[in-house]
Amino acid sequence: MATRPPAEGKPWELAAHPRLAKGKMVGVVVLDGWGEAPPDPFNCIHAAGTPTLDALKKAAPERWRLIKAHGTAVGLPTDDDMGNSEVGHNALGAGQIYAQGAKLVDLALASGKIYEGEGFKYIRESFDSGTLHLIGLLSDGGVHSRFDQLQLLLEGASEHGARRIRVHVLTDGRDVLDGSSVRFVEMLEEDLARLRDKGVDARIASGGGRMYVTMDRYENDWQVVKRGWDAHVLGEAPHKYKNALEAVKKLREDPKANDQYLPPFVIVDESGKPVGQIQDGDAVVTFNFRADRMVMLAKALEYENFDKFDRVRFPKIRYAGMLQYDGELKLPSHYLVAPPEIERTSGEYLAHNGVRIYACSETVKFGHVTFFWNGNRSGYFNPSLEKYEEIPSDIGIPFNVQPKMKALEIAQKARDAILSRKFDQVRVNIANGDMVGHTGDIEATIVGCKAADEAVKIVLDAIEQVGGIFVLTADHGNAEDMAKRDKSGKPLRDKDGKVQTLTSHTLNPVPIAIGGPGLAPGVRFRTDLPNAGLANVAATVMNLHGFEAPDHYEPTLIEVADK
Ligand SMILES: O=C(O)[C@H](O)COP(=O)(O)O
Ligand SMILES: [Mn+2]
Ligand SMILES: [Mn+2]
Repeated sequence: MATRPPAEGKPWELAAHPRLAKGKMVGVVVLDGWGEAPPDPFNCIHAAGTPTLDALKKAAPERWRLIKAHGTAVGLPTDDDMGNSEVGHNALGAGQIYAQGAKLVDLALASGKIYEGEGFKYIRESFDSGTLHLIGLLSDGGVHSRFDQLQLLLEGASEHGARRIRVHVLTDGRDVLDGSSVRFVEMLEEDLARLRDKGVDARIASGGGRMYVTMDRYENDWQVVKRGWDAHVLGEAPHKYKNALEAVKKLREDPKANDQYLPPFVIVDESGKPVGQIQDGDAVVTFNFRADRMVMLAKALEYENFDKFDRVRFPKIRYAGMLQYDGELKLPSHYLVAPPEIERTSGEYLAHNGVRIYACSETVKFGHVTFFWNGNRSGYFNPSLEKYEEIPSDIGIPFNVQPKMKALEIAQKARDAILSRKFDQVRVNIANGDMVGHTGDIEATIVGCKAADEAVKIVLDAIEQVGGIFVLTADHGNAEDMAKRDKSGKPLRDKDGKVQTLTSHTLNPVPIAIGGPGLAPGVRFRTDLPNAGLANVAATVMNLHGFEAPDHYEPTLIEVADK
């Protein structure tokens, strides 16, 4: 993997591009969860019909191509790892490929360095008299967490002195198949039984479905985190069970239940007392490596002053994240593995070069085009040049109920920003392919994809009016394949003959298209970069703003042919 060192000490000034003019308005549209796959009834993008996007491909084949959005191309451990929003937007914005959280945690666990770091030493202080609590997503999706990393951490923590361990499990069904929670809980129970054989008092203490309990993001709905707090910290939940396997199986009996939305539960002993409330003197580790869905819980666990919900009790704990989730906020202040230091992102370069930037999405993706885009940094590089606007997402309903989401509102905001001529770059994320795709509802995903295509049209029409340029791409696949498949590509069926729904992202490449009246004649995609990926987009966008990209960036996708 071409992990490049940060270009410390390099100037911020970008050289002028020899052939491309400055001052064109560049619209950057990221379609979230929008990969390329053959036509098929489970390809919701194809089924939706996307006239705007289809026209781009047809009209200018030299300005349309596919790029990689998964695996080592975006800094993940292997090419079997599907892409995700964090690594995708990091690569799009940074123009460089960094070893990402998943990989850094693998390395720290394999070398044992994780146990020598400040974060582990800090929590270890509690092991003699307190309990070690591990909270996170029970999954091998590799997006937020990985089960094998949890297994290694359990083993390592017990070898390094943890005598009492409680695991608080969030069931997935979003990055992995729905229903797999049962198997993950079974496997975890086997591991915990092995630890008990070795004299460690280790148990699952609480849990719930990730989308309903604990793992909200971008402050969309604090009630989600509150449910988690009540279950994990206070030991309070509407459902109480003697063990987690029973909990997950029973809660899934409701015909409407799924792993993503399981209600919160608490494990209790014979006398009905919770087995693992978080108490003064305990240690807590949130074992997700990915930031967005852990930041809110981290705030609740760490901040003395906190007014998002009534915590009832704020135990004095030693808390560490698997990673530091927000480098600007230094949150959490203790962590087991240092996060990738994503430096010299395109947003920072462009801000130094006077480019005025507008970024917008709805809440559930707002941090993607701001925080992730800017290398996991909150806030502006230069507030006088940048404006970030968030459109509140619908809360409390699954996105298959409102599959159009805020696509049109985002597009209208982008249109207004473009027509205002106050910005040189207008950047948006349109969420439907991904957020509706994760529900596994094919009909709704088709509606969502149609809405995304309509939103793109609004943005392109505005770009047309101001003589601008567009760059349209995606961060990873999702909606283009909603079926779990065998190696030959045939959909897999369950025991009742029903095709197994794929709610997760995919390994597929994503399209990128450029165009618009401001694009100089002769600009086309190079043909010498067949393996290009998302990290090549930043240099491309810089060129379209009239600048050469820095040397340490992945190469631009475009060239200017003499015509
Ligand atoms: O957090 C999520 O919603 C999923 O695990 C991954 O989706 P995203 O990477 O598109 O956010
Ligand atoms: Mn995404
Ligand atoms: Mn997603």
